[in-house]
Amino acid sequence: MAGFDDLASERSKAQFDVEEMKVIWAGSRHTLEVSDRISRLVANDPVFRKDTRTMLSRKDLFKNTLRKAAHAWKRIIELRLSEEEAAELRFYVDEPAFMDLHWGMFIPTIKGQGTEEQQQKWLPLAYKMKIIGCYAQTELGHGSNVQGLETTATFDPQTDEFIIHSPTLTSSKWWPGGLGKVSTHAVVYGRLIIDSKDYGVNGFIVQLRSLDDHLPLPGITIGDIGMKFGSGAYNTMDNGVLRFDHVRIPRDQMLMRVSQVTREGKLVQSNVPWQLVYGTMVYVRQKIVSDASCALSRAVCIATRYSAVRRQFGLQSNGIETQVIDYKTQQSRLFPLLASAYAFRFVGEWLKWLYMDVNQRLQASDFSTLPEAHACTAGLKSLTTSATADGIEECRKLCGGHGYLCSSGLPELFAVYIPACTYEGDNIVLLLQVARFLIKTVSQLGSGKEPVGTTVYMGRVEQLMQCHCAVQKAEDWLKPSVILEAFEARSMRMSVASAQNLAKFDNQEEGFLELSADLVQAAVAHCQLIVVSKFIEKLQQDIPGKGVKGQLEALCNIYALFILHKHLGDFLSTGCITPKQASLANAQLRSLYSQVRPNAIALVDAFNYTDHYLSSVLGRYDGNVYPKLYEEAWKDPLNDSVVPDGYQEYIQPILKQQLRNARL
Ligand SMILES: CCCCCCCCCCCCCCCCCCCCCCCCCC(=O)SCCNC(=O)CCNC(=O)[C@H](O)C(C)(C)COP(=O)(O)OP(=O)(O)OC[C@H]1O[C@@H](n2cnc3c(N)ncnc32)[C@H](O)[C@@H]1OP(=O)(O)O
Ligand SMILES: Cc1cc2nc3c(=O)[nH]c(=O)nc-3n(C[C@H](O)[C@H](O)[C@H](O)COP(=O)(O)OP(=O)(O)OC[C@H]3O[C@@H](n4cnc5c(N)ncnc54)[C@H](O)[C@@H]3O)c2cc1C
Repeated sequence: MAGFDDLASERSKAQFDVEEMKVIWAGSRHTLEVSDRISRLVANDPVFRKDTRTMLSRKDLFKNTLRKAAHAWKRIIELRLSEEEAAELRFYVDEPAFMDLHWGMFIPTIKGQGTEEQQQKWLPLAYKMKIIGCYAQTELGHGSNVQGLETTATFDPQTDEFIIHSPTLTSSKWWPGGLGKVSTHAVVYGRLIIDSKDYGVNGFIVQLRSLDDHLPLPGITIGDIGMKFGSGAYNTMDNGVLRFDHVRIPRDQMLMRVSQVTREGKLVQSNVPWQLVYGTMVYVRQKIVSDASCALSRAVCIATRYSAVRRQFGLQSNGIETQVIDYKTQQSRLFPLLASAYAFRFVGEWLKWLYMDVNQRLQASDFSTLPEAHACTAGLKSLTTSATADGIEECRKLCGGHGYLCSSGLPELFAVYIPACTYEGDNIVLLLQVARFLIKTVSQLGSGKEPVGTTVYMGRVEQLMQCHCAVQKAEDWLKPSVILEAFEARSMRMSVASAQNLAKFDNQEEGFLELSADLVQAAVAHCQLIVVSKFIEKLQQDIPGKGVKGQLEALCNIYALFILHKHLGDFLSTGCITPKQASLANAQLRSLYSQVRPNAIALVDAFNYTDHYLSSVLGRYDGNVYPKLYEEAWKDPLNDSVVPDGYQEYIQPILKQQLRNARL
């Protein structure tokens, strides 16, 4: 049978130790063990089946998600799963639900923005899920512009309460996940008003529904905002709308780590920077970067396995056609995505470390690294989610016609993933934040303030503005120092050029708007440099296992040279490389593809995904694609009857009509 033999023979060609690569991908032997165990637990539990998800009506889909969430919670308690294991369980259940916002945003917001007392009061309730919370920031009229939110929280000194109100239609909360049908509580962001004075946006804990009968509390209007893109996909989530009509909450339900309102109605600022009100977004953006590698690797795993099973043209002497993975065009589209999945994995690992470091510093009142953490999380969230969304769609095309079937797993993966380019900050808006950070860094060069962290390279501005790439032959592009210098020089020159152009404007804000398209490109260049440099740093660590390091080096070079090839205009126009060096990079890239080719299946096996998680007939581990595709088609509800419903009303009359006309 084609698929079985093809994948088995591919696996036998691997030139590296797949088991050791699994450890590298997972992050540690311990993480691999947890992930492996939990993925099997989910795969073997019938409640977590998802094969009919794209065919369910919204109501059935949502109820099924509630059932899965309740079952997941029950299993977490029964099996006494740790936080790490519970998070893995959520990952493998593979269904967006209110739990994500409760654990991923509501709880972190109380932790990050609540005082000690507030944490003591609310966190035990939230951890035991005696209350379920969501994150209600975005409104109908404003999402990106958080300072433009219109919901008001007016202090009433008579009763020691805040009055939460939606003064306009556009102030209706709109989008929060988990809000529509489930959450009992929300962190609501609104304008703090004291004595008619507006003190800007702050977070407030508001109870939305009764804990007895789940009905909305007086003054609260609440519902789901409707069907979203694709079948199944993000429709398992109850993204909601919420309006307040003068709803009163006690004063101590304003999150008061950043600023406090006293009983007398005085606003007291603590030593914490006000930007901490945006803190949850930094946390979630970091999570989203880690998740990007999961979504991309999943699509790549499907497309790679199928590309080894699928044969078209090129009949060989043994009577078999060519595996499509052997076409150079297929390789040049697929292997950069494989390399990107690994690159995003490692940059996500690093970002997790950076976030933990910033968090520890914040606990100790050291706020110095917050701006860089904001720039890195914003920029990398934007870069990785855009590339992943495009990558999933490319994987669908790499699978030809069958990729368009829901049973390939790719349409739903695409539909569920693409909002990541918008939520937690629109990707362009986030790149503009990075650009502001870069311009600020460039403007401070020479002022005695040394650039730190990911901008350290900017301290070598003079060298990077003048250096010439040393590449003379294709293999020179394999040297990490050569790649790094080219990426650093490109980013430096683009940031400096933007800063110089900006300086020509009398009004900096006007200049920023006018030059924003260039500024976004400079931000992309900086973020790509971070990804490349973190991959290179990873390779400097001790990497055990036969051939593992060699494969990772090839993937790192593919990622870097593919980006160089894609953004050749930047590298050439800034004079970082010559046209000759560009064509040498391309030649090197081709040879790297040949190096990866025999290892491609093993490199996707290293993700250690179960067939349940992949939920793709094309990506099956055993490669048994055709019989299963055939079997799958018959399961469609349309095939329940041979003659379809509607035949007598709609098909037969047409046929009869034609008959009459023909007789005339
Ligand atoms: C069934 C299964 C069951 C299983 C059960 C299992 C059970 C158990 C399970 C257990 C485990 C489950 C786990 C699940 C986890 C899941 C994860 C979560 C997934 C969530 C999904 C995601 C959902 C999506 C949620 C959302 O979507 S939520 C909404 C997000 N919304 C946005 O993202 C708005 C963007 N807009 C802005 O972020 C700003 O508005 C703007 C543009 C910056 C302008 O900001 P503005 O202040 O106007 O102006 P600037 O001047 O630019 O900034 C002013 C100054 O502040 C600075 N600064 C701006 N920012 C920041 C910032 N952050 N931080 C620091 N500084 C900042 C800036 O540098 C400047 O500094 P300076 O230069 O002054 O020094
Ligand atoms: C699936 C999903 C789940 C969500 N979950 C939540 C949630 O749980 N809680 C919550 O509070 N919110 C949630 N959101 C809302 C989300 O955070 C916002 O939609 C997001 O921040 C983008 O804001 P916006 O919709 O206002 O886009 P807009 O800002 O209106 O963007 C529209 C266009 O304008 C451009 N644009 C905007 N500003 C600028 C600028 N300054 N310069 C250049 N271009 C600009 C953008 O690039 C974009 O092309 C969710 C959204 C989605 C899609």
